[in-house]
Amino acid sequence: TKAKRKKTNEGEDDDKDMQKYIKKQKWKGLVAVPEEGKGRGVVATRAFQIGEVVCDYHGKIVSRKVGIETHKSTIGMESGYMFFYKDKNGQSKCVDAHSEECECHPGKQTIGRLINHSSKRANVRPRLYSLDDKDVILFIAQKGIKVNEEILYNYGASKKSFAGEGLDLDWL
Ligand SMILES: C[S@@+](CC[C@H](N)C(=O)[O-])C[C@H]1O[C@@H](n2cnc3c(N)ncnc32)[C@H](O)[C@@H]1O
Repeated sequence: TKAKRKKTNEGEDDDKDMQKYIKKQKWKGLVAVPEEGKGRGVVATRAFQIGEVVCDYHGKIVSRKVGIETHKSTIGMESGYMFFYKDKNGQSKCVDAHSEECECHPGKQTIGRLINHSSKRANVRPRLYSLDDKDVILFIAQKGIKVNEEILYNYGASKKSFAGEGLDLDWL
C-alpha cells in the first residue's frame, strides 16, 4: 500500500542520512561541553527516541594488537580513546581515535570519541554496523534521551580490565 511504501522510503531516507552523517562526521543534536570532573562530554541538544542512532565512534580501524600498542604509547590528552570490539567474523579489532583530528577529517573534532562512561546512567549502547564494507560502531539510544542530557555509554571496563592497568582511573 501507499502508506507502507512511504514508511519503507522513510526508513531508506533515514539510512541515507545516517550514512551521510557517518561519512561527513556531521551528527545533529549533539554538542561537546566541559563536564565537571570528566573533561569534555557530549550533551543532547534535541530529544532522541529509544532505538535512534545518536552518532558513531569514529576513528581508524586497527587490529586489537595494534590498538593495545597504541593505547600503551598514548598519554595525557591522547589517552583513553580506543574502542575495542569483535567484528562480524569474530576478529578482535579496535577503533583508534587517539588523535584529536583523524586522518580522514582534518581540522575536525569528531563527537563520538568525547562520550563519557557510566555503568548506571548509560543511555546509549554500541552496535556494529557496516558501511562500504568498513566497520562502524554506532551508538543507539537505549532509552529516551532528553534535551540537555549527557550522552553516556558503559565502557565495559573496570579498574582491573586492560584499560585500567597502570592508569589512575578513579572514575571507574
Ligand atoms: C573517550 S574519552 C571521553 C571524553 C573525555 N572526557 C574528553 O574530555 O576528551 C575517555 C576519557 O574521559 C574521561 N572519563 C570518561 N568517563 C568519565 C567519568 N564517568 N568520570 C570521569 N572521567 C571520565 C577519562 O579521562 C577517560 O579516559
